[in-house]
Amino acid sequence: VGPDKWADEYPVANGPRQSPINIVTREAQFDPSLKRLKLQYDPSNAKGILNNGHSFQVDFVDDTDSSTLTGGPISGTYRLKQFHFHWGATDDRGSEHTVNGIKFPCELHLVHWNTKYPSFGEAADKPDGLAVIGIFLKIGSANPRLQKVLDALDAIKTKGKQTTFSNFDARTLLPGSLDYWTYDGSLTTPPLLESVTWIVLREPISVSPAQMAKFRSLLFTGEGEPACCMVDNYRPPQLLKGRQVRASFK
Ligand SMILES: NS(=O)(=O)c1cc(F)ccc1F
Ligand SMILES: [Zn+2]
Repeated sequence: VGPDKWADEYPVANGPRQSPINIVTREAQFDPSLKRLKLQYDPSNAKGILNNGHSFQVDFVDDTDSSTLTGGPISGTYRLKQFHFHWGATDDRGSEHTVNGIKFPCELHLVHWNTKYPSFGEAADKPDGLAVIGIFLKIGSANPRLQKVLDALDAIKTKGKQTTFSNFDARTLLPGSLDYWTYDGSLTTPPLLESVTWIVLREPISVSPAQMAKFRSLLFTGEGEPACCMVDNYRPPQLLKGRQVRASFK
C-alpha cells in the first residue's frame, strides 16, 4: 500500500508535523543556540541486519548508553537503535527529504530514541521521543564505508531474512561536516508517528552506481513469492504547515 493510501488507515498522515519535507535553504534560519552534534557510537553494539520488507536495517544493542546522540537541537541523551536507507529505481530519485526541490538517489537514516523513556517502543509515540539523523547519498566514487553493509545484502535478499552483523562503527558513515538543518517531524512510514526531531546533514556522502545496484538487488517480496525489486521505498515531501526549519550553520 503506497503513500497515497496511508491516510485511510493512519489519519496522522495528514497531521501537522509529517515527514519528509522539501528543505528550502533560503528559508532555513540560522539558530546560534543550536549546539554541535555529539555522536558516540560503540562498534560492538552492532547486532544484526534485516530485510523488513520495506527497507533493510542494521540493528544495535540499545540496553546501555554506549551508542548515543547528544547536543544538536535535542536535550538529554538519545540511544542509537538502527540505521536504514531509502532509495530509487534510478539515480534521479530515492531520497525522502529534498533540498530546494533536488532529490538525491538515496538517503540514510540513523534512528535514536530518548532515554527519558524506558524503550524505543515507549519513546516512538512521544513528541520528543525520537531523533533521526538524515544523510544524503550522491552519485560519485564508490564509498568504501558502505561496502561492509552492501556485502551483507546477499544474505538478506528477501523479506524477513536477517543475519548477524557485528563490529560496525556507524560514525564511519558520516560526512566530514556535521552542519545540519533541523525541524519537528514524523516517521516516514506507517505508523507515521509525530515523534521525530529531524536532523538532516547538509553534506552528502558518496555512493557509486554499482553500489546503488546492490541496494536495488534486494526484494520487497519473501522467498518463494514472485520477485519484486526493493526500489522507490521513499515517501515524497509533505506540507510544511507553518513549521520552522532551523540551520546550525550560516
Ligand atoms: N524512515 S524513519 O527514519 O522516519 C523511520 C524510523 C523508524 F524507526 C521506524 C519507521 C520509520 F519510518
Ligand atoms: Zn527512514
